[in-house]
Amino acid sequence: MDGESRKTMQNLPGTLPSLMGFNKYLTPNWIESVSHIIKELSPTEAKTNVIVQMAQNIGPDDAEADAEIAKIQDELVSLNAQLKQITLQRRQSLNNYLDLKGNIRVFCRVRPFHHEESYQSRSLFTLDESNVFLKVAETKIKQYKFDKVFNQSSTQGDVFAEVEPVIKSALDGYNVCIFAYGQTGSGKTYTMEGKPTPTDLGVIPRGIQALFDRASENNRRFLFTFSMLEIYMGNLRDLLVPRSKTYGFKKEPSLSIKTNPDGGIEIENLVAVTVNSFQEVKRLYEVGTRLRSTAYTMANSTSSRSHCLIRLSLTSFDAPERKKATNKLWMIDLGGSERLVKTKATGKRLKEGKAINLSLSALGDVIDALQTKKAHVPYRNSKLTTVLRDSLGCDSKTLMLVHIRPNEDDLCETICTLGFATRVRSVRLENEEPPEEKARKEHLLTELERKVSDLEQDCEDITRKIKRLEETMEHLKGPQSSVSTNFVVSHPLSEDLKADVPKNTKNSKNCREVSSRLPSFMKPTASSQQRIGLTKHIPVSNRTKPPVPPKRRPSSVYAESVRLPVNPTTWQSECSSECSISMTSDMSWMPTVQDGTDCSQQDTSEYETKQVIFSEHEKLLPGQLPSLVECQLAESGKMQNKTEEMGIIDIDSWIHQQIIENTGICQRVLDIPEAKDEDSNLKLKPPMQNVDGIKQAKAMNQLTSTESCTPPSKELCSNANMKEQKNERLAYHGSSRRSLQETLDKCMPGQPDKESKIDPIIQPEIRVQDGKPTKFFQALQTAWVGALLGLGTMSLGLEQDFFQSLTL
Ligand SMILES: Nc1ncnc2c1ncn2[C@@H]1O[C@H](COP(=O)(O)OP(=O)(O)OP(=O)(O)O)[C@@H](O)[C@H]1O
Repeated sequence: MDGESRKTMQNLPGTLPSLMGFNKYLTPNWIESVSHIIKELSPTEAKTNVIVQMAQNIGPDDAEADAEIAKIQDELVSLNAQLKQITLQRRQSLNNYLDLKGNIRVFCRVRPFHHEESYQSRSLFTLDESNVFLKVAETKIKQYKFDKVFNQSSTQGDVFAEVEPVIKSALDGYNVCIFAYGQTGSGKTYTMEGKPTPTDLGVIPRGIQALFDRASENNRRFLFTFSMLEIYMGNLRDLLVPRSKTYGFKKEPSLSIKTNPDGGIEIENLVAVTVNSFQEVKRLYEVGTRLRSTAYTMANSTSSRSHCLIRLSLTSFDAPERKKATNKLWMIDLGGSERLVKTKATGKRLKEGKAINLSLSALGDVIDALQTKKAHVPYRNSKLTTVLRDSLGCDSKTLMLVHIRPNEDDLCETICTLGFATRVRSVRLENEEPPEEKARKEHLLTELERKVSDLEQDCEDITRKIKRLEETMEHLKGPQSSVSTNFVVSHPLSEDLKADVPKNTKNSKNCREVSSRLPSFMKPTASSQQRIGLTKHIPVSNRTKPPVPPKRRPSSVYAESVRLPVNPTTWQSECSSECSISMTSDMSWMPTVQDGTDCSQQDTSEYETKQVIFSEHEKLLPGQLPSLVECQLAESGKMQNKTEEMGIIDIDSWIHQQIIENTGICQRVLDIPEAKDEDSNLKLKPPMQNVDGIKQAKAMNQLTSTESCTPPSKELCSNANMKEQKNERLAYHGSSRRSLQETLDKCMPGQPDKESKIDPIIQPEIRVQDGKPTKFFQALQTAWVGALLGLGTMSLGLEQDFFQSLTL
């Protein structure tokens, strides 16, 4: 048998369960023959035996199938317990590793010379793995010690390799802060954000990608929410709240910092959008970045005039091994530290520079106090440190990426930057360890690193086993459960095929997929949901997608509809350098012509830290978490409660809100010929031939007229009117999102179109909508029959009725 044929035959085990949907058409002879082939092909594989048994048991004998399911369930329980145990060990080892390395670590990165600099400048540094030697005078060289030094030729990958363990610990429930510190133009944004080319991607995209990848491998259900804010002139400003024309410069909901009884920090009114994939985060990030306050300065043409904070919150109620049920990963691009004398700043630029320097100095004080274990840590001295209070110190992990420019001209700035770095890692510098101690530590670190890696491998193996058993169980239950089974027959996603999927296509694995892999016995059934009152509490990440409108519009219409909210002209027109927004002393919104900062503000005038009393059910400490199965049963409700109480918006609502914000966009979204609508003043008319389009257009008109001036805030989410109309909106924008995703993916070099490649649920839908399911199915059936006929004839000498039954 040639390789190709053998491969087809080897895929039979994977294909057989899919055929269960057709069991009423199968004859006993057919089943026996196929079972025989499978046994012949891979007699050793346990999974194959299960499938063979399944095949042989097709028919009325459900009792055996039930017994098989019960067996798999037992095995799953045991594997889950094993996974939990190993995950705990891995977390402990990783934590020991990070503790040993230091919970506050400082790295240094030296930017390469720019083209225009390289001719006139000479470098004053010599560097090694963990030292910067700076020539401060002809005869004087000063040494600065770091946990790691990245030289001019270090790549983004090199930097991320060192950052990754810290990001991993966010999945273990630890709060994490990653800062980029340095003089203006020293490469902070480059390190954090990078450039769009795959090799130039910075810590933020790589980190988020890694989190989603690992979360999906983890077999745990996570709720991720994304927020983006900046601290400009000492005030907090939500970067996910658009400033649209219809918004009319109204005062946005003010952000205030609150402390919960457990010492956790909450930012009231901050938009938190649930995200399920890297692509979703990317889109939000792009929107937020456009609203950031930047301006031309002598030192950098697009200098950041604020601190930009990205927060990814992770919640998981079914992972008791995590440190906390909810934790945060902060990734912060700090404003450029600069001596105002050097920048020759005046007026507003001077004030901005002062504000940045003040908060940087407060940050230095806090880290210094933590390092030196001072009794009092001055968190309240700046907004930056107040916001990060629960993520700096204690068990949190902090990484400071200090950046320096290579030129001689910047010597003074460089000395200041290195001075800051020295201060934040002062303790360990003072208590220099003896060489033996150092060697012992190095050895321990290597050991721990190896242990973590082994345990990670074990986790992956067990997770894979769990996945396989879950699939088998799904298949055993399959025929009763899903309509799509009929189409899955054409997608035998064998292990071979899965292995061929490149690693980066894991992007599209998301929370939904993770949850769908959970054994269904762990999920509440519809009736049990009703019984325990969970019907209204399906977690955001688990909500059933609204149905795609039955008749799809041309893709260009959809693509445009969702590209518009992030259209540079739309956004930049609100924040352009000619007309920026400033806040008067009473903090009301007033459009005024400013001196070139792309910014606006949204904040309370003075920050205040409030004590919030949380209801009892919210105070879920890790130790008090119920058992795994109980957790999973109750999780839906908790997630929903959490999302509601935290004012979390799901991404569909958020995107919808961005479109609704601008009436003009709505008109273009629908791409509908103009005509007077009876029900509203807006001119929208759906195409006559599309009844669904008419309904949608009406719904959109109503929405537009009622909501066009409403911000996407917490209040908005709880608005009863909104809730009533939500299904209609989501039905419309659910499909828009998909098209946007496709459009964005096409624009993204190196980002494969994952949804269309690996989402077997969507593919059948598309086929049905194309009106060609029968044709498609017939083609596949012919191919399948042909292949088997050929193979059977070649080598297996099968009975005639085997072939007859295949032609059914
Ligand atoms: N390691 C690097 N390799 C290549 N180019 C770099 C590197 N670091 C910085 N750059 C380039 O230097 C320029 C300035 O960098 P960047 O904007 O990241 O500085 P910054 O510190 O964020 O400045 P600011 O504080 O004013 O926002 C950019 O054009 C960036 O692409």
